[in-house]
Amino acid sequence: MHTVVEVTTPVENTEGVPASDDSPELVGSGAFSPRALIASFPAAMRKLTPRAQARNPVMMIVYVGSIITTILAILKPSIFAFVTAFWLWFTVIFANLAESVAEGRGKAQADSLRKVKRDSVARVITAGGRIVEKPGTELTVGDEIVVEAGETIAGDGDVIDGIATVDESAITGESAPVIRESGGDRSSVTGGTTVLSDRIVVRITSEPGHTFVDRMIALVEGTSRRKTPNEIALDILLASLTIVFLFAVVAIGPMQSYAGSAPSAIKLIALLVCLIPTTIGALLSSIGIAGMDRLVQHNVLATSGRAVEAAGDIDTLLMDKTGTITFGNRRATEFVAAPGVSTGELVDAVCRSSLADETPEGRSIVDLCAQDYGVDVDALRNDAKTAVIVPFSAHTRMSGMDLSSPAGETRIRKGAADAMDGWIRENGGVMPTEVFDAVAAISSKGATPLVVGVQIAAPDGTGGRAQAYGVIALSDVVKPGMAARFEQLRSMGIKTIMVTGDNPVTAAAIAREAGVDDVISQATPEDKLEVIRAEQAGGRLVAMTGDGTNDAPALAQADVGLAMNTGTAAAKEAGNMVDLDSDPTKLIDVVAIGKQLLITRGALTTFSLANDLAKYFAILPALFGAVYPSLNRLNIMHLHSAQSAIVSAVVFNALIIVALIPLSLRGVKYRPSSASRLLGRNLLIYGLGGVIAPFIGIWLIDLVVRFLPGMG
Ligand SMILES: Nc1ncnc2c1ncn2[C@@H]1O[C@H](COP(=O)(O)OP(=O)(O)OP(=O)(O)O)[C@@H](O)[C@H]1O
Ligand SMILES: [K+]
Ligand SMILES: [Mg+2]
Repeated sequence: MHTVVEVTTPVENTEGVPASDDSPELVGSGAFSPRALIASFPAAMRKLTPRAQARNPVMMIVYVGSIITTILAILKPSIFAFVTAFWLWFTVIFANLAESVAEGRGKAQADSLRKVKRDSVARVITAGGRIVEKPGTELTVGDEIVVEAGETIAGDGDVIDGIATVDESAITGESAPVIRESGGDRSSVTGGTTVLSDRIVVRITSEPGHTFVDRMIALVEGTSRRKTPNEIALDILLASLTIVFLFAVVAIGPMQSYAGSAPSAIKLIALLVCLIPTTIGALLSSIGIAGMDRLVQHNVLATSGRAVEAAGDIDTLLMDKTGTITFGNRRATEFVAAPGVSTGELVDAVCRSSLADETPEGRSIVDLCAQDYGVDVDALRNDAKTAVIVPFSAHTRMSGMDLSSPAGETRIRKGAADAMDGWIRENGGVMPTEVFDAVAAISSKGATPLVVGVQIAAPDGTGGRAQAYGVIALSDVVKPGMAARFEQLRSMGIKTIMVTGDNPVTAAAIAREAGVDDVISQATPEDKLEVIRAEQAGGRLVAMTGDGTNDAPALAQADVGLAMNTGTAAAKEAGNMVDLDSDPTKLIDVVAIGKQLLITRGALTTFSLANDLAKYFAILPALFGAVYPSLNRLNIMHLHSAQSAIVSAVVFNALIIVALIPLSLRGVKYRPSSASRLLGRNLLIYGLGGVIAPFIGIWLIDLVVRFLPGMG
């Protein structure tokens, strides 16, 4: 048993380096500016249609109230009637404004993405092998296009031939070029990116109009936004409260006329608008849009708002190893021969086992054979012309080929040690302990061992005994900064599990270096899926990050499926988020943004309800003091008159929406802390604040409003 040699060092790779907080260019205007309010005004006015308003039950009531009040004001004009109608309309417009401002923040970004989509011409390979030109907008799924250095890739797809460096800055904002190659988990390319070197053949995976960039544009513009289940639940709650208040206010009319004073429809409408939860009703959708937008600013594209909310409550994070925790740039670095096998025999078998292996690992093995052992690859290829190729599969975790010769069939395989152990046993052989030792030695360094086995036909034509020839070491590098970031996840109460197809020793070595909590090794795609199902069955919310086609089922099953942008098209399709920086620990930011979204919504709901209740007590004495004198004792603000109290309350109710737009967009500050502590703190700030604010606000507004004519 001896080490043949150690060669190539792992190639430097710029992908997957954890992004710093001050993220790339693709960031929209993050901060809120008062100018945005004015700029969004026309869009807010366009939302004044019954159809647009019907999406929001609470604001629909205000909309109808505004119309009725306006008609009443025209029929029986008074300053009070007109001022009230005017401010009711402002309430509706301010609510629209909140949504428009949130939507407007993606506009600039959508415009820059549209530039990425500029016309391009693709060179399509026809069935006959000729090359014809076709506009990029007419590419369909399955088209195979050739792209060479300097050209823009005309559509999304998987590289099926070649390797190239690609400038993805148009999409990711990251200027360092990335490597895209056929066969492995780094095969997907995005339309609009540019090939910098070499030539690749790309098989198109998306229909025109449904490309990655199209989806990004729809996302940042909010056109594809649908209400999340949580939002719908809150909508129903708010609508129910609205109905309760509606009945309460309608009942006031007869009560008041019983007490001998005629009810005024305008006053009742104004009272109703003040009581129903207009603040949260107005801000609900902008909170959701802002959450998605914040993710985009972190270079994460979420296709579902539901996933963003789920991220706020994640308990478990599953990650695959290669390409997620490590750079995924696995290269052959070492061959170790089994006892009794010469270097020449080993290298020959190793090279043959990988001739038809189109994975990056397979190609790196052939490269090492050619460069360091002078193997004549072309001659071997010629030899293998009639061979039956056994492609790598994540299920068997083996690859190889069957060569036939007059003497019989020779089968060559390489793969994970346990899989190869099984194959050798099945075929009458035994794996020597020295090979197991070599596997253990390679694994303990965190490298991936592949055992090579050969079965040469016996003279009698039967299969012959399979024999282990040796071990290949595939080296990979853990992305920097993982351990500290996983520690942070731990402090957020999230358990990290690495699930890998690799062997337990390699898995444990990488897990130790990366600092994950738990490891599951030798996992098939189904196993990954099962782990997630089991966690979910235990009532936990699960996030999965991965990059491979074999991760796709798990990415689809997870509550949050964060695909690496470096990964395959299948992985990116299956997940509900894509991280353009291919950094699995980005989940920390995703969780924080999800939590912030939930907290902001909770805080503003608390504020809104407290506010409405306080408004009720603030204006009640002024309204009914004349009818029920005992109420006057509650009249602590000494509002000028019933009219001025009503107008002041309506004005306050409208202005508070505008005042809270920045908070709804920026979000309530989130610091890692226990859920109950957060809840307590927010109840105090937003509950108490919601009670006090109307008293001060209405009192101040009344000081001005009382000077209007007709305020009694
Ligand atoms: N080209 C190949 N030929 C033969 N065996 C391979 C090849 N590539 C990988 N293997 C073996 O199959 C195992 C599973 O590989 P796969 O890429 O499916 O892992 P995975 O589940 O994606 O895990 P991870 O990405 O976390 O390493 C590898 O650990 C390796 O032992
Ligand atoms: K209200
Ligand atoms: Mg993988």
